[in-house]
Amino acid sequence: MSKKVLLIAGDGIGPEISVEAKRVLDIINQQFDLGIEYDEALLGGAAIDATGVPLPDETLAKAKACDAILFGAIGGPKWDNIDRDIRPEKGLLGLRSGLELFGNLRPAILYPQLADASSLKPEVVSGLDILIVRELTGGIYFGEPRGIRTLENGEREGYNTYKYNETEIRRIAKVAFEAAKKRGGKLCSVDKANVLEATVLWREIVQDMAKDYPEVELSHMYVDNAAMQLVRAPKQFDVIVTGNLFGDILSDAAAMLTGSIGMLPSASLDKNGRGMYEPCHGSAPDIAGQGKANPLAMVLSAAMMLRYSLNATAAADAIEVAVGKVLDQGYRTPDIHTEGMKLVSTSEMGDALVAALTE
Ligand SMILES: NC(=O)c1ccc[n+]([C@@H]2O[C@H](COP(=O)([O-])OP(=O)(O)OC[C@H]3O[C@@H](n4cnc5c(N)ncnc54)[C@H](O)[C@@H]3O)[C@@H](O)[C@H]2O)c1
Ligand SMILES: CC(C)[C@H](C(=O)O)[C@@H](O)C(=O)O
Ligand SMILES: [Mg+2]
Repeated sequence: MSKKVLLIAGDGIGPEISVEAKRVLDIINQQFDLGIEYDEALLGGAAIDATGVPLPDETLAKAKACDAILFGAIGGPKWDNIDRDIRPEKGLLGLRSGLELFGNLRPAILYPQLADASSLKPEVVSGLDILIVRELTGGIYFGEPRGIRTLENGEREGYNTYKYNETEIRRIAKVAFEAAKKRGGKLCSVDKANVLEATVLWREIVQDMAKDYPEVELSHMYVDNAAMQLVRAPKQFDVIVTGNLFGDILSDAAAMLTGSIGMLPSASLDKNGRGMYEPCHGSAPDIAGQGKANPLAMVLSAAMMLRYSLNATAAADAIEVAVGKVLDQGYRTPDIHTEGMKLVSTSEMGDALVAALTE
């Protein structure tokens, strides 16, 4: 039976890493007879340039019609000064929200070959395997009212609203409890319940749900401490569940424990497990077009897509094994390069993956 994957390359390094992810998927598609068919769509800056809006109706319609979406990255300085309602990022947020992709899984796993590339000492990170479960369609990212207004004294004020309702908290907490049950049995809920009412409710609901998961050891931590603990002793964590903004920040910090943001994939799932798969990093304008981007976060996102949305576990395993193999062989893009290793470009990393999958 055929499966339809929507490819959205995006901006900056998005197209460069998408090419390599597609090369890998093409081989896997053949080897495992997956019947994947592709469609393509525009999002972000590329969509603004072509259509005037960051999320064209056609893209949303295609996204709703496919089995899974594989996405690169959007944004860049070219679109930084346009009307804030049509910025590239609005396109991505609109797609996440339009598809109700509330459950964002960001696994921070250290490949043992990259222990030297981690920002932390090898002994602090060896064996690291954390899952950050980030709420993706609510919180301060979407809360209304929001805007920039002029006050009576003529001064302008920017404002946003941080809120979470019970349904939103319960559904993301359920994703996290279920994940913790299948993994190491530990869940840490990260909030700012000492200050923010929205997270007082968050903590109360998560605590209440714990009675349905006696096998999961639940703890709570304030986000400032969590940021510190992540870089002090990250292996104390198994699954972290948190809101949209905190999850955004903590996952970039966690990325550096694995060696680079170029190593962190993600899955964004709806209530039926249908999803969009994308690296956690952005369009990296500082290195775009130079062959320096690490394609592995996107390749690993493709593996997550096979595992979670396309029911192709063996194919996902094969990609992850190939990533391990090219790292064993010493191939390193600049972001993960350490002394004695083979410095390669984005496409040479793709070549190495192709060789690992076919030889
Ligand atoms: N999901 C997304 O599409 C997404 C995510 C984050 C940021 N953005 C957008 O990307 C643009 C740039 O944002 P930023 O600079 O804050 O974050 P960024 O993640 O694009 O880059 C941060 C740093 O990490 C490096 N980096 C990122 N990905 C890399 C990779 N695969 N290989 C090697 N190095 C990599 C970059 O070179 C840069 O030095 C902004 O417009 C932002 O809104 C998009
Ligand atoms: C580009 C931006 C809207 C996005 C976010 O904040 O969610 C990004 O930083 C991410 O982590 O996916
Ligand atoms: Mg981010």
